[in-house]
Amino acid sequence: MVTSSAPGKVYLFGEHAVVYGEPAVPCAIERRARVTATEREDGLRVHADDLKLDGFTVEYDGDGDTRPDVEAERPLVEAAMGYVNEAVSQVREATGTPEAGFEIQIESDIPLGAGLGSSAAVVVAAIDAATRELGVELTPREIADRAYRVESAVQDGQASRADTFCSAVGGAVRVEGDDCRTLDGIGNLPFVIGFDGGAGDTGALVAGVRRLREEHDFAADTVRAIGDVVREGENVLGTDDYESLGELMNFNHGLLSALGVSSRSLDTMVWAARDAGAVGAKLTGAGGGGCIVALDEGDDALTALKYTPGCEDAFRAELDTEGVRRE
Ligand SMILES: Nc1ncnc2c1ncn2[C@@H]1O[C@H](COP(=O)(O)OP(=O)(O)O)[C@@H](O)[C@H]1O
Ligand SMILES: C[C@@](O)(CCOP(=O)(O)O)CC(=O)O
Repeated sequence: MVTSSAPGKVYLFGEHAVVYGEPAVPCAIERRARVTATEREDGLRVHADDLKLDGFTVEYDGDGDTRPDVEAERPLVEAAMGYVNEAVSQVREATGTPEAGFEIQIESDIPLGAGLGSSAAVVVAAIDAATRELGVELTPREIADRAYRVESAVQDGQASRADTFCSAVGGAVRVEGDDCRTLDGIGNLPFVIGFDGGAGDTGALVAGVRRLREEHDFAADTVRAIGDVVREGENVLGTDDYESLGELMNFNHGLLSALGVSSRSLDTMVWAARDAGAVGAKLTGAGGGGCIVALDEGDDALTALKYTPGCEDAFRAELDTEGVRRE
């Protein structure tokens, strides 16, 4: 039995545009998914107690035909099964054991579909735990690569390497197409997160941006402008010029909003944080609902978010310099 964990992340800059080859800067945060893998005779059994709406345990065989008998939103269960099934396929390929079976237990501190990279963290931790269980140790980069293939398969080819690379290696990273790097010397950024209790449908939101981009030149320009914001942001990162960083985050949020991926509750939290003195605030991840990330060295944005109607949870998030690890 092996337990591994991997962090979630916030996007300082660049979500959505990264899907079209622009650079992005995600940062790992100290909220983790933990996956325990135990080898078994055959098939796959998955327990994901925290994947609950009404609370359930998913148990199914790995052939993808057997649906778990649970009371929960079907797409959520099917997506969860898809991620774990594909992760196990990658493990079988990486270890040369096409018949390997596993008992997989998932626990996660990362809200689902809220822009904090829950699926990437689960997939990265699952690949690490299950390969180690079979006596094979992959490097974080190898895990990132296999986790990316999982996300691509489940999300119909619509995924960037950003979430999975960030979760596997930790810290602040820069991703542009297949070029994935760690950014050194960033220090701790004063992240505050606001969560509206909801989730966005990543696939649908990505498809919406794709359609806009194909239909309108100004939408394609907006995607490119996000890339420009990221490039400018990179020059400021690593300095303590939070004002400029915050201004660029605000700009990034406006561009994402123009692409239709914000929501009333995300905008409300963004403004609550700014009004309270955050130097910048933006949605993080796919959008539609879920989380915003603000930059504030003091406590005012955090306090304001806690009292903002529609904000279900607000917390500080430390940059997590560690990626995937064995527990
Ligand atoms: N603890 C978990 N157990 C099982 N599956 C999970 C868990 N956390 C996340 N997932 C899967 O990941 C999906 C959310 O991933 P995604 O849509 O990429 O959103 P995000 O990356 O914003 O969290 C969930 O719907 C579920 O299928
Ligand atoms: C919208 C996108 O850029 C980020 C999605 O982030 P998340 O899964 O919502 O944490 C998609 C991607 O990069 O694969």
